[in-house]
Amino acid sequence: MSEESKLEVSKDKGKGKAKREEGELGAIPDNILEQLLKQNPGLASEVQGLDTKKLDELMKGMALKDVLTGMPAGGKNRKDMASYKFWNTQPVPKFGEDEPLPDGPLRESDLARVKTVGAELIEGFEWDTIDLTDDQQVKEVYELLSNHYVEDNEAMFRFNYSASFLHWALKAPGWVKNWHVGVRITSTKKLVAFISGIPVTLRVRENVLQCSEINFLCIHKKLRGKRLAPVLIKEVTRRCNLESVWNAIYTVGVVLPKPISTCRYFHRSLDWLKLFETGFSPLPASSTKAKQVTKYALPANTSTRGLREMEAKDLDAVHDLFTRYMERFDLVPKFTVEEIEHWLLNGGSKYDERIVWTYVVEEEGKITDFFSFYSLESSVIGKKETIRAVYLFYYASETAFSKSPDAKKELKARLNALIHDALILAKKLNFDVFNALTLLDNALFLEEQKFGAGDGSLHYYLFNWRTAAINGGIDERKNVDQERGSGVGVVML
Ligand SMILES: CCCCCCCCCCCCCC(=O)SCCNC(=O)CCNC(=O)[C@H](O)C(C)(C)COP(=O)(O)OP(=O)(O)OC[C@H]1O[C@@H](n2cnc3c(N)ncnc32)[C@H](O)[C@@H]1OP(=O)(O)O
Repeated sequence: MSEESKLEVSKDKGKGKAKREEGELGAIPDNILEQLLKQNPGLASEVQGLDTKKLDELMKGMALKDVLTGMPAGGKNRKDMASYKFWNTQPVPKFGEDEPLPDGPLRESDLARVKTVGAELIEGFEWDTIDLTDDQQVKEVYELLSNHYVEDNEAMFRFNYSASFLHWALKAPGWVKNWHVGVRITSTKKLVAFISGIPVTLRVRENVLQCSEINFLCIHKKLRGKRLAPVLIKEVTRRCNLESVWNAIYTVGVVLPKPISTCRYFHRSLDWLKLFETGFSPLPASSTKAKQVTKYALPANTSTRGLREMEAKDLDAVHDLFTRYMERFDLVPKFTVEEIEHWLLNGGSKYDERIVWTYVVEEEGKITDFFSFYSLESSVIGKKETIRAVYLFYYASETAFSKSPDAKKELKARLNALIHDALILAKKLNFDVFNALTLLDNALFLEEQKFGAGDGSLHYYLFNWRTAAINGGIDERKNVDQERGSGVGVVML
């Protein structure tokens, strides 16, 4: 995964900062300065005399930093195809192959050719299937991830997926035990690597695919750079193929061959002071702490009439609204009622710790809207503190089906009202920051609701499926693209 919040591992640390010395504006390459000023002409007067640290702060959260640190297809950060030694051998679209071919698989599926045992690991390591009905094994996965999973570029924050979160995320309806793959040290049985899949039915434009959703690929820091990741990926592929699943969806912060879409992370401060004190948010040069706190203040109460928490009795109505709303996007999960229950309700009281909150709007006995968000902490590395983040999950509104000539305006107004209430609810629940990507209809409210652009991009990939690129809700400069919006309707955890 990516991001300053959903922390991006991939960024080339040195790139944006190379050869600049403290206090020396002159040392900043001219082209970079030029781009900075082009994006923010108002900075021209302020930029005089800024030291490097301040400039860095200004750049944080701006598209420019992304230009410097990591780019999707076509960007400087991309390796040439030949150097993707592993990905070159996989059924994924290649860079440079942009001719409009029909949508379809890239490799023939043949169950008879799928190996019945995994490839041998190097001596001293062994495969294991992690049993997530056993709390002890969930704890082992938790410990591996909490120490070795995705960090930000500066190694300040690391995702801290809780054991409750892992129960919820990895035991979705139809989950397959064999798709929870671990590597252990033979002598000590210590878990040192993990990758997971869960089943999901996806619609990619007009095709419906039985896929696995791959996530939580993690290798112990001491075993990095040893080409173990390709071995894990091939093993989970084999295990999916054994269930006659030939396609997968996954999201990664790094550029691999070849993203079908790229979304950008946005962050809305709920407790700005805490975010500042933990180093998550900078103090913009033109602001003060007090101004920042005022900027992000929220009312005490929500204002949408009929808003309440979702209950089991709402399942059919929410499923129906969700299904219709999602028809408007190109890449979407096709959820059953049982899956809606799992994803929107079961992250509630079922676990030690609550993961997901879902609210509906009921007007005259009819569910007209719903929205949900899930909780995912990041640890502040080397400290006891955590950043309590929520991520916008699925939502839908009947307003999307308005026949009025002002339909888009109406949807925009409705979503702004709903998300404003979501922010208030998350604040009441004591969360520090509300994160969202530029997918779904988010482009219609991110800026208005004071979400700021993050450092990270999240690239969406499909395994063994070719389709044309899908809008990720950002333009060429990675700014929110309200006009075109996004075709991405899958929210990955
Ligand atoms: C039909 C079913 C199909 C199922 C499978 C579908 C595909 C699923 C794909 C997986 C979706 C995962 C979704 C998530 O969970 S994204 C989250 C990934 N996890 C982290 O970022 C946690 C911290 N980092 C690590 O644990 C390691 O650095 C990882 C494990 C990421 C790489 O370990 P390491 O650093 O020790 O590298 P290596 O020497 O073993 O291997 C180097 C090769 O691996 C390629 N690489 C590097 N990072 C990734 C990455 N995130 N996805 C895919 N490939 C990646 C790299 O380009 C190179 O290949 P090539 O450039 O030579 O070609």
